[in-house]
Amino acid sequence: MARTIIAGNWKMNHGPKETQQFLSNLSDKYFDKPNVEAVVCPPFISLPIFQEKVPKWLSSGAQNMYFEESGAFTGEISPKMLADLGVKYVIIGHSERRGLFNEKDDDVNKKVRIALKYGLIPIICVGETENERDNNKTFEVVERQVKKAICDTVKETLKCLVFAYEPVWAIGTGKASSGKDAEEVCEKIRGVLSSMGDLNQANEIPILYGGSVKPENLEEYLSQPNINGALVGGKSLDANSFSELLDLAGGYLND
Ligand SMILES: O=C(CO)COP(=O)(O)O
Repeated sequence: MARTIIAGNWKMNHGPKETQQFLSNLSDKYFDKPNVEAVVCPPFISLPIFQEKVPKWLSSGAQNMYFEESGAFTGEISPKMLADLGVKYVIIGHSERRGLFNEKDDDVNKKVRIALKYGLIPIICVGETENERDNNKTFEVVERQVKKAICDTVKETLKCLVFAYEPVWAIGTGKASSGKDAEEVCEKIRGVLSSMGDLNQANEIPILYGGSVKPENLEEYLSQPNINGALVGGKSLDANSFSELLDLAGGYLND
């Protein structure tokens, strides 16, 4: 059974000062639920202060990185730099990177492979646009994205991956997917993973749902057999709502 993860993606929010504020607000809310892993992915510039002040129970992630180790790539951050800083996770292929920065499946694949080389755990984002959903292309799109993201990775590394199913139309819109619809797609993702590795390995891979997750709808996702947590944007920015999500996940799993 895959572990449960509640991960916050801050996107382009919270510089170093706000990051410090977030962590000091959070420190009064000690969260100790061994069954839920809590992760926050701040912007690059806030990662050093985050690493310095983060409580032991919270893990860090980056929101992106480049697929080369070093060199003349002005403005980019390498996997080695993230690993040196002690960052644990890296979000790869978020739909905002794909849509706004023209990131292709092939770039996603290169990033996944080099992240694994440096011991970073990729959180690979997949998901269809509204137009693709309306044209019944959801499964086809998601299957392609999953397969391309991990092609040429060794079978043994499958267990080091995390996936996030984030339907593009549900991100930041308040129009969350229903638990049932998200489950169907996550089940499909697990099926694809199982066909590329084996069922046992596929069952160990956390598959998160992302898109307008909030305390009021979290349980709808956690109660699905193939959804192992959430990748949260807006509601991860505030220490209160983020802790509320963690408490709900911890409480739900303990019941
Ligand atoms: O894109 C997301 C997380 O990566 C989801 O964002 P929201 O939770 O703000 O919809």
